[in-house]
Amino acid sequence: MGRLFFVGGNWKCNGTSEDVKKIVSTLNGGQIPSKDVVEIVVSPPFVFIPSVKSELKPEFQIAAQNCWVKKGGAFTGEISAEMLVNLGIPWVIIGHSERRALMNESNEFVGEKVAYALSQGLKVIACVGETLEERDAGTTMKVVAAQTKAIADKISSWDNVVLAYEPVWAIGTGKVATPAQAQEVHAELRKWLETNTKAEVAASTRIIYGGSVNGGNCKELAGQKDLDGFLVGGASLKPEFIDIIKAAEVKK
Ligand SMILES: O=C(CO)COP(=O)(O)O
Repeated sequence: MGRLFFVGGNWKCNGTSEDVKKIVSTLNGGQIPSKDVVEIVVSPPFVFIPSVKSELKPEFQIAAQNCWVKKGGAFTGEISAEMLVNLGIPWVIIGHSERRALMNESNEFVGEKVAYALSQGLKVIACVGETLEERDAGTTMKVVAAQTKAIADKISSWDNVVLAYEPVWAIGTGKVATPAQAQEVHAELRKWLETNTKAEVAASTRIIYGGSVNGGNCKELAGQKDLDGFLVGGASLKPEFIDIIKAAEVKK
């Protein structure tokens, strides 16, 4: 089965309720390809999720930006996977590099989180990616393989996982990976899945790219063989997010 193009918009810790209204109205007014061409997910900050969910067209699914590593309880400030399920939120982003770096989330912790979220019935956008120093040292594949292995070690099925390759040096910097750089890592990740999981997992798992994707560079990136979509930060807050969604048509 072909891999349905996937576009996620990660709003990060941005916006007021007024901003959110504007974004929702832009998205609702955009001409987007049909559901058999692209799967679209937007990820607002937790506090805005209920209003965005009720106001956005059903073509846009919702993802949380994080959730707690196990069952909820006495964990002040955390949001549990069960709560997301309770609110009918289908997706969660786990292991974003900002959380790995700023909240010290280790590979193992990320793997545990992915496994727990899946066990509760959530679908997961699992993020991996190397820093500039790691790339310069020639260790890109070693780093992303270790991050992917920590997830693979804890889960029994990749059916509900989208793997997001987000090189840290490309996030929020305007320095997008070249299509060839992205394709190289995506192909290596697919090979890693083939060797370490199953051929069917490698063939069916969507590997999406994130890091300074915008309306101008999305089409060429989307044309890469092993690139199955995007996780967009800054540009997902702007009207050009619609153009990025339309890049899915390149695969038709
Ligand atoms: O981190 C990202 C998406 O999760 C990418 O962010 P930018 O698109 O702003 O570089």
